Amino acid sequence: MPPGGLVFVTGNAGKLREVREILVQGTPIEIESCDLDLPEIQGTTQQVATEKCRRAAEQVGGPVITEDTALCFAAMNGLPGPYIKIFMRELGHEGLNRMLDGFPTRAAWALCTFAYSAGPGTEPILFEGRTDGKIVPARGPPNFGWDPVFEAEDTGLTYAEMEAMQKNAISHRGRALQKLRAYLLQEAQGVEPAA
Ligand SMILES: O=c1nc[nH]c2c1ncn2[C@H]1C[C@H](O)[C@@H](COP(=O)(O)OP(=O)(O)OP(=O)(O)O)O1
Ligand SMILES: [Mg+2]
Repeated sequence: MPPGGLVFVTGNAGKLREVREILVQGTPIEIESCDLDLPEIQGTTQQVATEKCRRAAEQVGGPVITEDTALCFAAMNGLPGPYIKIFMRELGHEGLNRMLDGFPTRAAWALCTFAYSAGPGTEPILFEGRTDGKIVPARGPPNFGWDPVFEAEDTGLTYAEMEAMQKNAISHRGRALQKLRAYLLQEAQGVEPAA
């Protein structure tokens, strides 16, 4: 791990909590968090993630991770995708459901993209995780974003109805973090990482 520690740049408390639960617990990995208002471009999830991480590394002046979450509707060719934040804010849980009325499928997938940059000028490396499911009327406590309206495949439960450990074990973020964690642990041991 580079000296000075790794900074997770996010303004989202829910993401930070899950990153601490999954990435940090039981490992020598240490992270600090920092809330910077980073511009998010339009494009593929990979372009959005890469650009955000690049700007974060420049602003922080050291190693950073950033994370982007997309919620993709099969009926809409993957949209809202990386633009889910504004849809969630403007339409809420009910509106996200209504968006799919009249479409043949309510299938959706949650996609998480972590980006790691070793510092300014270093090309970010991406770690992706995906969980399939469907959009349903809200069930469970409304503590984190669209958790109540996303029912994960084969569970019969929305993310909001799950215990933290259950969500982390199957979530888009949990899956992406397993990859990031393996990479950072290898790097900490000085082994040439397989990206
Ligand atoms: O596991 C999740 N369960 C439910 N909702 C979630 C989850 N993860 C992100 N979300 C929400 C937050 C935001 O409305 C949008 C992603 O937007 P996104 O730009 O990636 O997040 P953000 O702006 O809140 O934080 P950041 O400062 O890290 O960019 O989906
Ligand atoms: Mg954001």
